[in-house]
Amino acid sequence: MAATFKHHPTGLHGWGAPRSSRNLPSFFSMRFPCSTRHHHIRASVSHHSSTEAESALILIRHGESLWNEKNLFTGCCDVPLTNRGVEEAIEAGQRISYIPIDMIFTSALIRAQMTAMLAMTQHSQKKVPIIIHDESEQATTWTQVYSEKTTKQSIPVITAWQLNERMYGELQGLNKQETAERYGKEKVHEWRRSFDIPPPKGESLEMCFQRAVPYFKDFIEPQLKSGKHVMVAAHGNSLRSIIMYLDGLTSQEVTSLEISTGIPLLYIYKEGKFNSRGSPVGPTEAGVYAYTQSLAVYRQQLDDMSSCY
Ligand SMILES: O=C(O)[C@@H](CO)OP(=O)(O)O
Repeated sequence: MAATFKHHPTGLHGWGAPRSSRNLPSFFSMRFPCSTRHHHIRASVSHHSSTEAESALILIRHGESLWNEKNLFTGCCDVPLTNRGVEEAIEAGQRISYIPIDMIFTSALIRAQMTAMLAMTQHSQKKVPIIIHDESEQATTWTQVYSEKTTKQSIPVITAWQLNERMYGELQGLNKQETAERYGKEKVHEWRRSFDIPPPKGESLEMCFQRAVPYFKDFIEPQLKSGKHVMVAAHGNSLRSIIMYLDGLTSQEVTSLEISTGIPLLYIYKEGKFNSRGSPVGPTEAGVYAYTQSLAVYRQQLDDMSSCY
């Protein structure tokens, strides 16, 4: 099947405003058109009415950080990846390289942002992820892109503190093993995995849920609903909260949910429901594209287009 590429006349197709305008990220006011090259793919994958939209949601916990390596409670401390974490992020990128991505949401923390950026270096779309700074009007003006062509080859990256790791209070920076020896294994396990018991002066999972899930519902879900494919790079506990919501887990069930570093998890959003598809194994895994007909079409079109590069 021959691929054809047409320029979208409005240059604005595909970047709708979120349902809620609260804390509107500045990129929504930017003129960020969809890709010319991938317009036909997007059209066939996601050009549905909002009720029919079928979109991919990739969740990824950051790769190993320097404090994961040292077994320290990290929470909101902004610690970068280790070499192994960098490798995990690159490998994760290979695993999702053929899953379409139109937008990226990350936490405000460098380990999640590094993971998203490194993963995108492997992506078959070859678009450039660009962080959209939302801190001031000047930041919006000074980061304006004036080339429509460049904009089309970009993926907006929205950073949000609501997706940060839970704030671990007085445990931040303490060694997990030593803390268990000091306070007892059970107590520390309760702080780490119970739903509603906060660590000293920190956030419980429930408190983390109360910021991460409303953000997901207000800003991420509307994008999926409009047919966009989204990657979310975040943390063990912010993702546990979001998965609790997506999978409808009870506060008891979530206590045994563990999320590995650097392992992407795929969900298909369709008709208001999230269907978990596990973790894509690799770029050659045909099964990923059997998940939905539109992803299979997307893969076929990518293959057809490869001769155009
Ligand atoms: O230290 C942390 O911030 C988190 C994630 O690494 O730890 P835990 O798995 O104990 O919630």
